Amino acid sequence: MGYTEIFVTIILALLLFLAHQNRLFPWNWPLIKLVPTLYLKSHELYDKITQILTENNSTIVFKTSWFTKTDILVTSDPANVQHILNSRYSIYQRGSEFRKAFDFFGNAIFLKDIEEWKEEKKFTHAFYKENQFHKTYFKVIHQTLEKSLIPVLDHMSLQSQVLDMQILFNRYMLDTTCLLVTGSDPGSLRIGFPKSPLLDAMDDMAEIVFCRHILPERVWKLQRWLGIGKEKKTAKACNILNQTIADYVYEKQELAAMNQENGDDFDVLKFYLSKAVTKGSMKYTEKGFLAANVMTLLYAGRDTSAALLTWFFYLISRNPLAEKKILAEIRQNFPPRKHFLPSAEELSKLLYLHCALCESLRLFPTTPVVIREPIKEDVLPSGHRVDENTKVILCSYAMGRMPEIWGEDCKEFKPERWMLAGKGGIKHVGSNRFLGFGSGPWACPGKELAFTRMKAVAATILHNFNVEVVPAGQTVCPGVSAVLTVKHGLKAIVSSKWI
Ligand code: HEM
Repeated sequence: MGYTEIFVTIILALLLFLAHQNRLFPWNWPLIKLVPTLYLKSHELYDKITQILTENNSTIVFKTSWFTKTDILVTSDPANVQHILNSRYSIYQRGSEFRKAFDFFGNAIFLKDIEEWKEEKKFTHAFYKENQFHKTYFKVIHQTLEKSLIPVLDHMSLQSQVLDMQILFNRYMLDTTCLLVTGSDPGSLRIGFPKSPLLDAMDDMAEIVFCRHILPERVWKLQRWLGIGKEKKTAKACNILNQTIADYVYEKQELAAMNQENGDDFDVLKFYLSKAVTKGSMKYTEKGFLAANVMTLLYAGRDTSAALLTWFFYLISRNPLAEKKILAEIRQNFPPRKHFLPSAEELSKLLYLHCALCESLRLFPTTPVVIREPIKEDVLPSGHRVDENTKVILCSYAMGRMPEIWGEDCKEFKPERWMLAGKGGIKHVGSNRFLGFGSGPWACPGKELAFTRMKAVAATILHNFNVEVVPAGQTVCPGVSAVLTVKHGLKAIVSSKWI
């Protein structure tokens, strides 16, 4: 913990003590219970919230309006989730605080309120339906496995070096996403893990966003002004991010203007530019608009998948029986060939692996909370009243660990719970009970893409390498970031299966 956090903790403790003595504001036990966790044991934050929700019938209100003008309602109640994200989604928007926390994204579509979002979505989400996009997606997955991931792991295996799996996945996801979105390879996944300013800047901004969500706006704005705490990194990280993305956009615009875009390969920027021309809309060719949507895809496509794969490898290292079943399924469907790259059809046969990824997402949802702000007064199915001064937090993490939804064995890793009995398919679980990919109009459009890529990476690694998670001296727990990453990464030693 840094000096700023110690300072904030002391000030907060003092404030609470004095206020309690003088009865300045209502004594709010759940909040008091949470404060030390927020600052002292941030990795236990989600477990603490889960415990508080369990003790309070799945919904709790933190009365913070005396200080921040906003009360915070946290819920893991499926009826509330259904109500907020589906039945009455038009009054629960992402909201102004959300926009402020993500201000460095500029004009991104995911920050817009519903009407504008609906309009822009027709343009920004159109590429998901393109055949050429899916072909290039698969090509990029293979190319990065063959030219980057496998050589890096072969090298590590020969050296018997300890490897951080999370760093490996972050780099793989960054390079594939960037290739797909901009047509350029940042080359971050290479032997020796070269320094990647783009990667560092993305990580710094993800931490900053998380802190902006949990700290009152006045506090993080003050920190930014004073250049202290996490906010001190903002200016530098923002500059690197904006400059790198602006360069990608500029390069693509230049090529398009000179009519020098070669090859059949798809990339999202090229698609946006050509579609904007056919639509004749200036708005869609603006640098700011393009850059904001490139940044959205870089984040959405990289962090969530890299973090989930890391949790997956951690969970199977602790559940040897599940790992054995995954390996048997891979052996059954892949030819016994070194460095074999699976096709879409071969990947679709890996049902147990698919279930194991769903199960990892249930226990460690990489988007641990979904945040909404009501634009008018409403009453939730749980009976709680909310209004424009309430921030609503849907806690996916707690939902994944509720016995009412998943049974008494909810804390155990059991991929079987996702298997469709007898029919050999995957069980559908309603998004009001499993929020891993969100729900309602803002749900994740990249879900299927994410599964394809994660399965390709996991199966290629498990087919070619033994992965031994280093047991000694390693604490595996959630980090403090907008995405549920593994705080200190996941250290492992890999060895080739084919020597
Ligand atoms: C394990 C992988 C992934 C997980 C767990 C995940 C999860 C989510 C969740 C929970 C949301 C909704 C957030 C909210 O309602 O506020 C979301 C939105 C989004 N996701 Fe994903 N995602 C993943 C991978 C991807 C990939 C690979 C892409 C694209 C290539 C993608 C693109 C997006 C976009 C663009 C949005 C914003 C949608 C909008 O508001 O218009 N995601 N994701």
